[in-house]
Amino acid sequence: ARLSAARYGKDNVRVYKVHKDEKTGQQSVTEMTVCCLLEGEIDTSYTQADNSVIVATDSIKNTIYIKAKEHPVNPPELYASILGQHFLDKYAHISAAHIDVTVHRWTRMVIDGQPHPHSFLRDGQETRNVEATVTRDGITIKSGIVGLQVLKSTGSAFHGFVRDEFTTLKETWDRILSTDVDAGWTWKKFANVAAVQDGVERFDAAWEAARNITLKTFAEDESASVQNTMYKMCEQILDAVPETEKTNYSLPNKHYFEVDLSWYKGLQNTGKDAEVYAPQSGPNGLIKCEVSRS
Ligand SMILES: O=c1[nH]c(=O)c2nn[nH]c2[nH]1
Repeated sequence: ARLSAARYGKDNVRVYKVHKDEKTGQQSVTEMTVCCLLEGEIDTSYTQADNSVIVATDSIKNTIYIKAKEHPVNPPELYASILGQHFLDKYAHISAAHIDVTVHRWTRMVIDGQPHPHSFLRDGQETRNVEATVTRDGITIKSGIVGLQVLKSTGSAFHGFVRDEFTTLKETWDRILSTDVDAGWTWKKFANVAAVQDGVERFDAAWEAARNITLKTFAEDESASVQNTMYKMCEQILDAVPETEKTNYSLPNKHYFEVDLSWYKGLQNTGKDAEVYAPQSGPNGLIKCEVSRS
């Protein structure tokens, strides 16, 4: 037997950082969960019980906090790049750092029409995600949105699909569409941290654009299928964010089934009379795509 792949580190490292603006007294908060995994000349720790090559996962966890204190945690793409680069700079035998950052929502409260200086609410389980791989050859970054739950009560159809002896699904020109958005956009490779830092505002702008494109397209598209609607989202993100090289979506189709109540006094609740539905926990459709520049 031979070790064909290995990476290790600390997962589920929860980090909170507050920024206090001395002038305005306004405070801002960031909460994220970090996973940091290292690759390199670490094989002997697996094969020979040689712990001399191991940067302890506890030390990795400590480093995550130290770098969050010493450097900005926003945008998460920059923090992930700085954190990953640290391990290559400090440990010659480490060749790659894989940094995943999941940023949770703390949206500033608006009280009596005024943004509150230091109070926030968790308006959804949606997260902003970054997957960065830092190597001595450069930094690859994939940004994303995960867990953005959306539903439309009409404006979705699904018909013209294969009909054969396996098919029971009825065609529909008017259905509920609901999904949990998992969207990603991969940046062209950055040469180093300086290249990430240069024009760093691109990352927040891209997240804003991707989120707005997703919501607008979901709402306004007369959807012929999940497949076609998500492709339209991808096209627009590539157009809006020129420094990206590809985008990807993974969308569960969370079904809402009509409930036939006609057995009860002839109560009509199907087709155009459908109002009461049974939301399904599963099974669910799962539609994935990756769209690249032509
Ligand atoms: O949008 C959809 N795409 C599909 O592939 C599918 N299959 N069943 N329902 C579906 N809806």
